Amino acid sequence: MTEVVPARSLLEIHKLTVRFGGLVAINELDLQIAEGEIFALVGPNGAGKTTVLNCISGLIKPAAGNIQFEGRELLSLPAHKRASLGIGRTFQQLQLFSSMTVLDNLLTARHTQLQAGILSGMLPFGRSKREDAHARQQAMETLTLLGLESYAQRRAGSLPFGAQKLIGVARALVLHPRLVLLDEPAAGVPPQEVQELATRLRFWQKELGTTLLLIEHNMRLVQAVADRVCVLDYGSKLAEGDPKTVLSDPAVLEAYLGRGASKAVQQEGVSHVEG
Ligand SMILES: Nc1ncnc2c1ncn2[C@@H]1O[C@H](COP(=O)(O)OP(=O)(O)OP(=O)(O)O)[C@@H](O)[C@H]1O
Repeated sequence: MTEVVPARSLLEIHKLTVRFGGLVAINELDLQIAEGEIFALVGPNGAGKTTVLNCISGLIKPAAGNIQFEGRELLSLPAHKRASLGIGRTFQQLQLFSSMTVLDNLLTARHTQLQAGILSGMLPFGRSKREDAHARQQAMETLTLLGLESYAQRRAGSLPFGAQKLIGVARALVLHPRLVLLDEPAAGVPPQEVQELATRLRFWQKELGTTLLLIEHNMRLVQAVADRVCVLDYGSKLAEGDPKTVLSDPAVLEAYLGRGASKAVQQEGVSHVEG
């Protein structure tokens, strides 16, 4: 396995180990993610992908190892502190407020970071009014960059599922985090819209230099956006490198599909795998 180690790491994971009772969900995992790259974490169901994201965002405390963001140790910090350092995320399940407009959904992402206190929020002219105007402008700019501006005043719950997933991504991006963790952004998105999602993510990364770490089962999306991919299996790294090489590695196909199926897929190419 040839491993290309990025020159300047934004995120470094070192010997991360997570146990749930007797189960070792993550086993001494090392990962380095470079500033500005799109990195995909793939692997069969139960391989440990979401657990890695949860360790980074602070929802799970690992048994051992460390995680550094821009050289700063993350594991001693609570989740909200990590968010304020510039780590955003989405979840597998939609977490939108369905009765609110798309624009208001994006504005809720800001609440945790607004500087204004309760009192200044009640004043008609003050910092909070300015902040509100700025937040609206930034939310509209985010929607525009992602090609979603026509949805701004629509009720989130009234949109097709694929569009709602994109709004979820927009919500994670609106504060311009340095690192965004995307948990299966293509899940439930109609196949014909996956390429559009890939184009939008690439465009965003190119315009703003955001580093993206995504978990994904949809290999079309992975192949279209990822600079590098890491395959997890039973909590350990099975392969890492450029998507084309890694996703045609017989050991990777076998982990997903079993020995017989992997031969057939090798001949035809793999596009979507459910573990
Ligand atoms: N809170 C928990 N308590 C106990 N076991 C857990 C918990 N969270 C995850 N696990 C177990 O840890 C392992 C890794 O789970 P994880 O959700 O990280 O896998 P995954 O690769 O994200 O899977 P999927 O692709 O299905 O989302 C699985 O065996 C899972 O059952």
